Amino acid sequence: MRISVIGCGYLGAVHAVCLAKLGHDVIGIDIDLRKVGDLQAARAPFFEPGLSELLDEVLMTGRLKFSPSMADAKGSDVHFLCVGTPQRKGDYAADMRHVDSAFVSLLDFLEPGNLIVGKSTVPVGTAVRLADQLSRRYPDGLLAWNPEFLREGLAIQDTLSPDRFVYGIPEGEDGTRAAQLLDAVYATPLAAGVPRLCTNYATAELVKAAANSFLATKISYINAMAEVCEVTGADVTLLADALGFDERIGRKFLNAGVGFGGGCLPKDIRAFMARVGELGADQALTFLREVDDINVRRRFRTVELTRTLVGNSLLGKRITVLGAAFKPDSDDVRDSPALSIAAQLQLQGAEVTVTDPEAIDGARRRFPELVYEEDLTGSS
Ligand SMILES: NC(=O)C1=CN([C@@H]2O[C@H](COP(=O)(O)OP(=O)(O)OC[C@H]3O[C@@H](n4cnc5c(N)ncnc54)[C@H](O)[C@@H]3O)[C@@H](O)[C@H]2O)C=CC1
Ligand SMILES: O=C(O)[C@H]1O[C@H](OP(=O)(O)OP(=O)(O)OC[C@H]2O[C@@H](n3ccc(=O)[nH]c3=O)[C@H](O)[C@@H]2O)[C@H](O)[C@@H](O)[C@@H]1O
Repeated sequence: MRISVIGCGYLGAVHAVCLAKLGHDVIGIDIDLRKVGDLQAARAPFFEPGLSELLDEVLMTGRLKFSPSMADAKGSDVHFLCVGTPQRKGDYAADMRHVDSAFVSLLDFLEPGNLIVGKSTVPVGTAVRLADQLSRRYPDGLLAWNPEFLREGLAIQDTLSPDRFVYGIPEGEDGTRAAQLLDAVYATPLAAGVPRLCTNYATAELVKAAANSFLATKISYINAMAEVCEVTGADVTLLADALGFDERIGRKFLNAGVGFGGGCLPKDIRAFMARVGELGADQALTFLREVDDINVRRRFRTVELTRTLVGNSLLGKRITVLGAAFKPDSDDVRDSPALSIAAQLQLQGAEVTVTDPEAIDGARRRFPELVYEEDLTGSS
């Protein structure tokens, strides 16, 4: 199939490369000229294990191209929207400007029967709104919402072999046609047994918000237990191990620590609260405020513990922070707990050095006031 992928960031670049690996003809489009240049030159614009190699492999087949121009989406049968939905400045809601502007500019290049597929994480109600806009311009235009569940660091494996596909589709004939097109896109993983669920738009959008909220809640739950362990002398790791043997609970996402960060869980739980508040059901999600608060407390607690460990004053203490990214196997420093802790330590007078195998450039752009070392030689 001929496919366009609009937005080639952490999600879209991997999606484009993987769809080409599955045998499709793919054009990746991004307004960021540096990203497009890198991708065209077979350089992954960010660190993701296996991405450079796969990019190189599929570019050689000629099935994958990149462009800064939306006009190059013309001629594709299916268009995936993979642009960012960051937290809006000054409040909790999702900033929908990128989705809206990419969608509007794509409309100029659609052809009859084309399918637009939303992959970005969006507030519930977005797909209905965009479908309405689409139908006013193209009565036979199709729109589906197919949320993405990949984890950075495991993005290729999660894209080629996800736990499930969710298709948010309209009722009737249009829904059937949209599902058929998506089935053709994902024919290989579907044939390998990946389950697929067809839902209405709202359910598909909510599956994504609910999944990330559940994961965030699990992490904050164990971090709350860590607070209790601290005052009781219990061991939170053994507690998590013991809980994890219960199959109803499971051990995954029960690692206590500095809390969750990244470009998704923190902003997604906030956007979920904001959207549900707009819909008048804010009480349903008040627990997510606590999940967020517990998470933010971890960063302060880490600073406090460090201060206690070094004799109750951070002034002039030399501290190395190992890892700037929000998690291993990624260079993503968006809302990184490590960097926020490093910055707080420095503010309280410590001489902080940060090191990371992949994330130093991004970290330096966000926190230029911190000191960075490529390796540990010279630090203590
Ligand atoms: N990063 C991840 O692991 C996952 C992200 N998501 C969701 O996917 C969406 C994208 O996230 P990321 O890839 O992390 O963001 P990102 O910020 O890395 O990438 C977004 C890309 O879209 C491009 N863009 C913005 N406006 C555009 C336009 N009008 N036309 C073409 N390109 C445009 C930007 O230049 C950027 O390269 C978000 O909604 C996120 O919540 C969902 C699952 C996993
Ligand atoms: O919507 C998204 O973008 C993605 O968000 C998360 O993926 P990701 O942010 O890449 O990373 P995770 O592995 O979920 O880790 C998130 C954060 O939680 C932390 N974490 C994770 C697990 C744990 O037990 N404890 C813990 O503190 C990690 O260190 C990291 O800071 C979800 O796991 C993906 O399913 C989802 O697609």
